[in-house]
Amino acid sequence: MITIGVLGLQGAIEEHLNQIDSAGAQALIVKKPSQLSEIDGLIIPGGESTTMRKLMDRYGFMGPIKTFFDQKKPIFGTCAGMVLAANRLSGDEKAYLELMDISVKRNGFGRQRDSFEANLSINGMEEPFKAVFIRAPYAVGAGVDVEILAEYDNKVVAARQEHVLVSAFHPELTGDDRFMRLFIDMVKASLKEADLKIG
Ligand SMILES: NC(=O)CC[C@H](N)C(=O)O
Repeated sequence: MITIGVLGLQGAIEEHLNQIDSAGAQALIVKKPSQLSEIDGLIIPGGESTTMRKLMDRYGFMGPIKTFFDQKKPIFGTCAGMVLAANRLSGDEKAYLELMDISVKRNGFGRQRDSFEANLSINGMEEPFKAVFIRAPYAVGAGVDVEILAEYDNKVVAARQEHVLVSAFHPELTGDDRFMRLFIDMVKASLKEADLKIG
């Protein structure tokens, strides 16, 4: 069985664990960098990206997550996780992990739309996806290698680049686990690829 880790420093951890479980994979809360060797894919959850990056620095996650990425192991950033995965942030803020060629605006939907739901059509999914946005970011620009999976109000709110997936919304907060299944499929594909290389 494949194991999906959820970075367990801050934010919406529990809901992801439940969804991993219901989608048929094994879930692990990752609190120490050494645990990255026990997982096949990593979820960086929603929460507060400034707090999360401080905690990631404190526990020494930056280098090990970059290594995980370099090993082509899939990473899924949701909401604050999308902010942390971006190559660029708009404004003066410095980008953090730089895993995807997107520019992200934090809290992009502003105060009036602090939190809302929207039925999104997602590239590759037949039925619309009910997306829960909570002080969500969006991507203001994406490089040519980025596949845009969903837009809302002409803003990019879900995207994929090779083995990295991001969503501005919280896919773990509804019973709809199609994003989790998409991520699990990415993990399965990466394991197959790694096997081919060894074999
Ligand atoms: N729900 C969320 O993850 C909110 C993200 C938060 N606004 C941030 O930029 O850190």
